[in-house]
Amino acid sequence: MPNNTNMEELKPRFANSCPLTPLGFLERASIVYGDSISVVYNDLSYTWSQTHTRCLRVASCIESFLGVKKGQVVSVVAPNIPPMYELNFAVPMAGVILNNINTRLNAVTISVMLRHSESKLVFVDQLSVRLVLDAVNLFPKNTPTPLLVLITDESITDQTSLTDVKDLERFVCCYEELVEKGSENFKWVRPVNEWDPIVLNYTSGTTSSPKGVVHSHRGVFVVTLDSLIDWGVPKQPVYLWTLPMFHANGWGYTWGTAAVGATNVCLRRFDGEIIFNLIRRHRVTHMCAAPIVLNMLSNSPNAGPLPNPVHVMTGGAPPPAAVLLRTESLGFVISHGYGMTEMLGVVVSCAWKKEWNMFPATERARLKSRQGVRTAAMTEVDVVDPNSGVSVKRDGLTMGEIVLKGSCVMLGYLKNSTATAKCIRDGGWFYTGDMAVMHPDGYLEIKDRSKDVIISGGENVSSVEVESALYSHPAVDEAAVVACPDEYWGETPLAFVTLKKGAVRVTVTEKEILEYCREKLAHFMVPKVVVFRDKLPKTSTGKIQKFTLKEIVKSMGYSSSSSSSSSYGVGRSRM
Ligand SMILES: Nc1ncnc2c1ncn2[C@@H]1O[C@H](COP(=O)(O)OP(=O)(O)OP(=O)(O)O)[C@@H](O)[C@H]1O
Repeated sequence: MPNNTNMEELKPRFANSCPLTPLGFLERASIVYGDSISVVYNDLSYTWSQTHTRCLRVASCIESFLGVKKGQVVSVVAPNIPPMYELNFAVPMAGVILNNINTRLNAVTISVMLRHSESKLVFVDQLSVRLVLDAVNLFPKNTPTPLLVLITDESITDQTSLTDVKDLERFVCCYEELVEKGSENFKWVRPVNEWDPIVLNYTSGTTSSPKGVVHSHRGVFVVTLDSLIDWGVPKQPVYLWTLPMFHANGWGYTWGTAAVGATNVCLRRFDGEIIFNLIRRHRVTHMCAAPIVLNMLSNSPNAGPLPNPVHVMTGGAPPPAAVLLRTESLGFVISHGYGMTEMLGVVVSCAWKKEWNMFPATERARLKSRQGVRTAAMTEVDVVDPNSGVSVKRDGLTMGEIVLKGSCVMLGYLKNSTATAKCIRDGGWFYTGDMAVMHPDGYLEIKDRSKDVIISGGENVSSVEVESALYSHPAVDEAAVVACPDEYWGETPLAFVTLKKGAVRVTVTEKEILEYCREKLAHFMVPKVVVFRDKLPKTSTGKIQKFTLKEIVKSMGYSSSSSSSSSYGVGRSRM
């Protein structure tokens, strides 16, 4: 055997170090699944071959016709409709950075985001025209404004949003004109370096103002494939787009569904009835949904037998065991993942063990409500004392902060090096600002966000645990527990509760709910007060806004001398 190359001389070469990027999934899908349905929306559908061509055409126009330069930012303000799916490929295929913006934000916030990102071009859904024009009108005089492209939607019955000629004159063209005009022979722009940025996503603003998170092609490639493996997504699933694509690119599944040749069932808006109808019509096999959506499904009058098992990945907020139990009893097969905008997708999940199947349903739900262990591609995950950085005991009791290491960690916050340095520490860990315990079996369980831990008489009260008890009460629809300043205890838990429709409120008194909590919780964890509300305030991504509830507590006359003590830890959310 020839023997002229030593081990140490074997180095990376061009052939094995091509920059990783998720964009290549689309080209492959057009070959493997070319004639299969890629996207379906009402009566409209495309094949993977058509989606590939449409994306190339739009990408070709972004530089040539619209003049956006490599590395600049292009925004999209649209719900889960086919152009939104396509733009997740077309924008970065043009060598520019994709910035999806939540359609539920107000004009002031969108205006701040467009200026902060220096976005050069915005694709605007026709129902967001007024919103985006108001946002652009808020730009200071003499500040350059982005070009606007209009996404029209013939399936909308009320077309009045498109009747103001003056508004329409502000748009350079319509999206479909780009599809017509563009070239399908366009050579899409591969990243020169896999660390080149691909997306800019703003956080939900649950704990502070939204921050602009930048991810690389490499990070997105890894989290996308990791998320498919972790969930066990097979080839050619039917994927229902209940999770907004503007929320961290639908946790990476915008690109992931191309890797497995899925059918993407798009929808503009949803409720329980729409979801059940689409599941039955398209025989949906997979969907992602925040716990609040699971709650909506389990309370839906349309809930009924499913035509086939529907696999649901839930995350984004702690799923109460009672909600998991109710949703699984309808036939949904739930997986539970934990992630954040700074990781793009799921990085910790409650990896299910076959042995657990023999446990009773309530025990299975309790186990599943734990966030779990790192996904295969993450390097390390730990729960540490936020001050010393030392791992907490694996006793399921000692609270610490979740820290992470791995390829999915963001490049950093745009124009905010202080915030980046606060969470990506020199020790090489990303500090999440989420407080958890580590169980003896190595599975972690979130107890709170560091800002929401309640410290009552020196004991840490997990608002998540109290909420979980409240969610198991048959009359409770939603629950959120926050700290209430207390002269003697420092803080005590205060519960905000909404009741299920039909539950007669007169018969569910505060006293009854408190008694119920006393049966389920240690004495110091039982809320001292229950406030009934018709609705709880939510962020634009559907998370309960605890800071607003804390303001309400203040306005109820509780003094706040000691409320600052509930900032536990020093991570991401303390900014
Ligand atoms: N499975 C889960 N269980 C409990 N909490 C979760 C889970 N998944 C996500 N979360 C919560 O959501 C957070 C990530 O949310 P996201 O990135 O949308 O923005 P945000 O953190 O809510 O907003 P901001 O950082 O602006 O306050 C996590 O840090 C965690 O607190």
